[in-house]
Amino acid sequence: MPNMTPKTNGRGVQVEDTKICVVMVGLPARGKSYIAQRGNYRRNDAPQPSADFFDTANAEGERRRRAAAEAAFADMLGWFREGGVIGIFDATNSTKDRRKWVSDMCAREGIEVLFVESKCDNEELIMANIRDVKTTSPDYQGQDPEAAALDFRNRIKHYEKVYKTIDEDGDESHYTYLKMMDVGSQVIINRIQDYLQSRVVYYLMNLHIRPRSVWLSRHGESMFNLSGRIGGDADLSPRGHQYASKLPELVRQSVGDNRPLTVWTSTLKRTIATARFLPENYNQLQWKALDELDAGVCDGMTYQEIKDAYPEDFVARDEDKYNYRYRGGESYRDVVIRLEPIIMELERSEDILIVTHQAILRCIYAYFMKKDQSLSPWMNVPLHCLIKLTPRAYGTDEERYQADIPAVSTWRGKGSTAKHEDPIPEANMSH
Ligand SMILES: O=P(O)(O)OC[C@H]1O[C@@](CO)(OP(=O)(O)O)[C@@H](O)[C@@H]1O
Repeated sequence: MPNMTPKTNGRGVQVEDTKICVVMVGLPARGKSYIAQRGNYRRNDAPQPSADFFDTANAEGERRRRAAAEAAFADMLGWFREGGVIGIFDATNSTKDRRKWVSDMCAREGIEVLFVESKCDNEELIMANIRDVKTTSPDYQGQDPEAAALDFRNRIKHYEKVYKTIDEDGDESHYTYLKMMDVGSQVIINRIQDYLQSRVVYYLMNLHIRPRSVWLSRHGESMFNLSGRIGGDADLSPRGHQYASKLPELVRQSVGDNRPLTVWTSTLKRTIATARFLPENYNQLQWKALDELDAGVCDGMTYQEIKDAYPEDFVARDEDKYNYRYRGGESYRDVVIRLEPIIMELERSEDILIVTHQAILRCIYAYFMKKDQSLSPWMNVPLHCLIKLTPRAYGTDEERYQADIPAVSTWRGKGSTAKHEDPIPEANMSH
């Protein structure tokens, strides 16, 4: 008889029911938005507010900030009710009152609160953050960078008047929190109580805000790509080999000469062969976790063969491609879970080039571009194209470098079995 006892976190709450609101705390220019990369409710309401808006003595500013916080919060509650598990509330939340308000509101809804405070008194780091990040913020779009930096310094002064760090010994000592000093040089964690909270803390401790980019490429066209077969461990096609020879030049164009990269491939021949001409001073690492989605019994088949042999599976996969698990294989959801160590390592690392597979790149791309993972299985990630992603505080910048070497399209539309089709236009594919 299977064990039907629900899993609990030791406090009688089913683990599956755990919902966490991550509440950012800290003065502006401490990297909070970089960490959270979420929440622009206040920005919707006051698209380009001046420093006055943040003046705590300005009653109208305070009213609008409060209204924006409430709107953001209400929206987040709606999202939790629809099944969301982790929400991020990105604001300064710099007073005890505001934190108590969030804490009480969440308690009422059965949502756990994890405060994440980013403390930084290092003037150099603060100024670097203002220059690098804030002048590219939507608040300052189209404004003179010097004026923007000045306005921002004034904005911080308003917050400094009321800012209170989380009180470790007094009436906030019961909160669950993570306090980061000077961008992670010291970290205090308090009352981390369950599995999900510990995963979030682990993730946050891996984040850094040093500038870096991640380059993504599929392997060169493979013999299986040519014949429309999925999975397998095929060699590169002649055009795939051409791409491998061209990749060092594409990378040099994008990265420059003096910036060594670390290269990650899967353990499959087609990715290793694609990376083989990259400079010798690039460290190369093979990850099993980067291997292509396991198609189980369908490995090595064409889509037409799958449709003939497993018609119901073929339809079921198109109906819910994210959750459909191949017989004896994997679903996209499984892939996202197995990519967790890759994502953690990516967050800890600086410049990395990843040469991997269509399904894997869809998941990694969706992670960085904040796309809905459940839609990622339908994205078009073309062959013979290098993608550069640069995470910033307000989103991720993307550049693409085409190798100009023809390749088949492996993108397949819903219901179709065709192996080469025109992909849907870029604008529609990635959300
Ligand atoms: O999830 P779908 O859209 O079927 O795409 C995944 C497929 O992409 C392919 C190509 O069709 O990746 P890859 O080029 O790495 O071989 C298949 O091996 C893999 O099964």
